[in-house]
Order: sequence, then C-alpha cells, then structure tokens
Amino acid sequence: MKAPLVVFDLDGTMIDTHYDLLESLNQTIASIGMEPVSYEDLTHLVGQGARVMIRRAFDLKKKPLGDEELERLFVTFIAHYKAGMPGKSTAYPGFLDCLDRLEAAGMTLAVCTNKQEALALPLLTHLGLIDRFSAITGGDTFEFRKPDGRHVLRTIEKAGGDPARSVMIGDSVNDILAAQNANLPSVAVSFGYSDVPVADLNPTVIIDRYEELAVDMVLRLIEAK
Ligand SMILES: O=C(O)COP(=O)(O)O
Ligand SMILES: [Mg+2]
Repeated sequence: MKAPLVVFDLDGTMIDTHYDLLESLNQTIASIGMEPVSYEDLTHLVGQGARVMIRRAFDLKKKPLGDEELERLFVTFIAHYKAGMPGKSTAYPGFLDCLDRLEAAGMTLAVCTNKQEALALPLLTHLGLIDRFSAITGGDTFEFRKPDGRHVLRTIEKAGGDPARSVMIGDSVNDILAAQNANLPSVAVSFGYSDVPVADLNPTVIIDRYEELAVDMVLRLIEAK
C-alpha cells in the first residue's frame, strides 16, 4: 500500500504571497498608467496564473487589452516578481510544523499550483522548501490546470502516490473543484485568497489554522472515501 499523499496548493495555502503579487502587478500596470488594484481585488484576480491575473485586472478597470500588450505586460510582471523573490512571501503560521509531522508519519508531500513552474520552483527554493516535495507541478506543466482534476491526478502520479490515498489542500475554488473532479477529499484553508467564503465551495473539511491539519485528520479523510 502506498504512503498517504498530501497535495498542497501554493499561493494563499502554503505561502502568503499576496504582498509580492500585488506589488509586482501594480508596478506592471503602473507602467501603462493604470491605477493600482487592492488586496480585495487580488482575491478575484489570482487563481489562474499571472497572464490571467493581468487580463482580469484590465477587465476590472474596464480597460481594453490586446494580445501583444498582454504578452509585454506578462514579461514585465514575471521579471519584476522573479527579481524580488522571495520578497515578503512567507509560509503561513504552523505550516512548517505541519509538514514536519506529516512527513514524520511517513506521508508524501506534493505541490499542485496554477503558478507557472518557472515562478513556483525558484520561490520554493528561496524559501528552503523545494526538497520537501516529491513533485511540484505548475499551471503550465501540463496542457490542463486546476480546476481540471487531471492536474491533481498527474501531480499524484509524478509524486508516486495513489489517488485513493491522497488529499488536496487549497484556498480557492480551483483547488476544491479540482479535488472534486479528481474524486479526492479536500481541505480548504480559510485564510487564503478565496473571493467567496470557503464553506460555499463545499470542501470536505475547513481549517482555520495549520495546527488543525493533524496526521489523524488526513488518515480519516482517506479512510472515509
Ligand atoms: O498564481 C496563481 O494565480 C494561483 O496560484 P495557486 O494555484 O498556487 O493558488
Ligand atoms: Mg491558491
């Protein structure tokens, strides 16, 4: 029997990246004279990677955006965001202890994020977390991404896990839907960037802090399937 596998989302779940995402996004849109977006706005903009985030910012400000300009701004955003890494981004309280106890219980860990790989990998490296995960996949790793269940399933495969013994932890609709589409139990964290209360997403469980994500909870979720 394979070890239990815990699959984590990145932005808003493991790492509080909002300050740096906002900073880089606002720098990027300021370059064409656009007013900054707020944290509240950001919760509606993140979730599908940087390109979609920029496009949604233009929609929010009711500004037209051509494909070429989007690509130019995307390059600006990536350069700014990467250059500042890790910036103010840090793991949420209790997250590192949580990884320690899941690992000590023999569980495997993986990351399934819609952030592009070229951002997720260096960020996790800067934060000293890269070696904790058996697989890390991004929004551009496959031809599909969350909420497509295949993104989670392929992450599990890459990590050497078994979907029947895996759990998805996330903060947004993309994560909970992806888990549901992959027929996995889901844990929603209430402290991330969801634009709706996470209870509305119908996760299997909601946690308010990482102390609640105990080894027993993961085992119970897997066994209850
Ligand atoms: O960067 C994004 O837009 C989303 O990233 P996440 O899937 O790690 O939340
Ligand atoms: Mg997230």
